[in-house]
Amino acid sequence: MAEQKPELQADVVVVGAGPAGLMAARTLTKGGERVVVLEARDRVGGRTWSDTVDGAWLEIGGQWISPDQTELLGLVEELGKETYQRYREGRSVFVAGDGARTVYEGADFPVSPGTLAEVERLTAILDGLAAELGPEEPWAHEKARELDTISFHHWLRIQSADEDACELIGMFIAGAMLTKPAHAFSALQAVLMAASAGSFSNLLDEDFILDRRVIGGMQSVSQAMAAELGDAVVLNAPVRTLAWGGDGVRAEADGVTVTARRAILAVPPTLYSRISYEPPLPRRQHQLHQHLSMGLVIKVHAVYERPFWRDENLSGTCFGVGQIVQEVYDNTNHGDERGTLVGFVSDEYADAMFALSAEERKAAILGSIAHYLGPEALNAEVYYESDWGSEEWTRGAYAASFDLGGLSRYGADQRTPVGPIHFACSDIASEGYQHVDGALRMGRRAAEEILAARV
Ligand SMILES: Cc1cc2nc3c(=O)[nH]c(=O)nc-3n(C[C@H](O)[C@H](O)[C@H](O)COP(=O)(O)OP(=O)(O)OC[C@H]3O[C@@H](n4cnc5c(N)ncnc54)[C@H](O)[C@@H]3O)c2cc1C
Repeated sequence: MAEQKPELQADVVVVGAGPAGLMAARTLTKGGERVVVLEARDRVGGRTWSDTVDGAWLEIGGQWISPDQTELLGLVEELGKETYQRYREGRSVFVAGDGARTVYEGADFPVSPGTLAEVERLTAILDGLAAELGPEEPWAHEKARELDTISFHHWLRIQSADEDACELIGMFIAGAMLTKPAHAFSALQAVLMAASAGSFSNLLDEDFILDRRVIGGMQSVSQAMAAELGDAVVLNAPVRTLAWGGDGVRAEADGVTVTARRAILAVPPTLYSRISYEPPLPRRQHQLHQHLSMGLVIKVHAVYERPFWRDENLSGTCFGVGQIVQEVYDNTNHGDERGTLVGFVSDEYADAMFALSAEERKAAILGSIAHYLGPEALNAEVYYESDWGSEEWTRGAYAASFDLGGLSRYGADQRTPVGPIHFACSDIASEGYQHVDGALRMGRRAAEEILAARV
């Protein structure tokens, strides 16, 4: 006879044990609700994952915290964890579109005075729009539709005839944040990205946006929340079906069934359709979810015997237009003798790299890093590529964003509950959008909605 699946009862079932789901569960538990968290993977943390690879401890997923990410900073402190600053002493390296390499100091890119003035002018325009539209509901602003029906690429070129300035500004939202080409998302989506980080100027300032790391790793934040929840977190339990109605939900996962009053879907919106709904979700959600897609980025880790770049008074911070690796940073771990560099290969550059064999890809990527920091970069002791696009329960990186026109058309509905089903994820956040901080904010918000609805 087939073995019966265990059947659990809860007030709320949370689908996904990433930062959003765990924060939701934590908030609900503190509010007196009985919670079960169902997680597809054999670990918690979702897109945060700290692990040892070939003897090197790496942050495979999300890691940095900026000073405005107060939800995350507050939680880190509450959990008794410490943070440390990214290494940033010394000069940076810039590689222009023609391949010319410049070592520079300070915040200004080493471009012509005319281009620099255009970069500053475009930054001021974007800062103004970010402040005007704000991160909470940019779709509601009178300029929303206009900004959402033009690609960021073309919008930039309408603002400025300086191609170098457009490329540079585009890179800081396209390759560096949404990890999609600038022609694939709207100017409104770019404004949301800037507004969610406080301003576009903040996105340009690596000392702000990539400020601190957690000692022990970003995943340890999720692990600490899961430890508080104990047996309420069930691993290896992908939810396949969610039956829902007026009297609650029934989540069918591999190995377990949970019946609850409400559910929180704390998975990336691009994965909602991996679950069958009985009855199906409404038409509006079916449409909305199809207008979101994940970006693509390879996070490359290269570990060296020592941080050799520091000998030349280089910080390890590098930017390049039209380069395979568009950003490089010193990612040396707290208290580590070895030096670690992290580099990012985004969107179409990632496609091109994945078309190569593993050996060819490694040679091309390390070659690109060596163009910034010299031939010693070729001699990595440990080399690892975080490939979230291949992960069944993520399918891209860093996060999901709307296609052209999608944000103004559907944004207002993305957080609206459907019957007893609530939504929480960094990818539908306002402040901290696409970041751990936003995931925590969304987790707390969904939990508070449920607590407030109690009679
Ligand atoms: C390479 C990389 C670098 C990043 N860098 C940074 C950074 O420096 N700073 C920063 O703040 N953020 C960064 N991020 C983004 C950050 O990691 C995410 O914003 C954050 O993890 C999102 O949390 P979440 O809980 O919303 O979703 P996730 O972390 O994706 O968690 C969702 C969980 O749901 C589970 N799940 C999915 N489907 C199901 C199902 N059907 N049933 C059960 N469980 C399911 C998944 O396994 C996962 O555990 C980075 C992300 C990546 C990939």
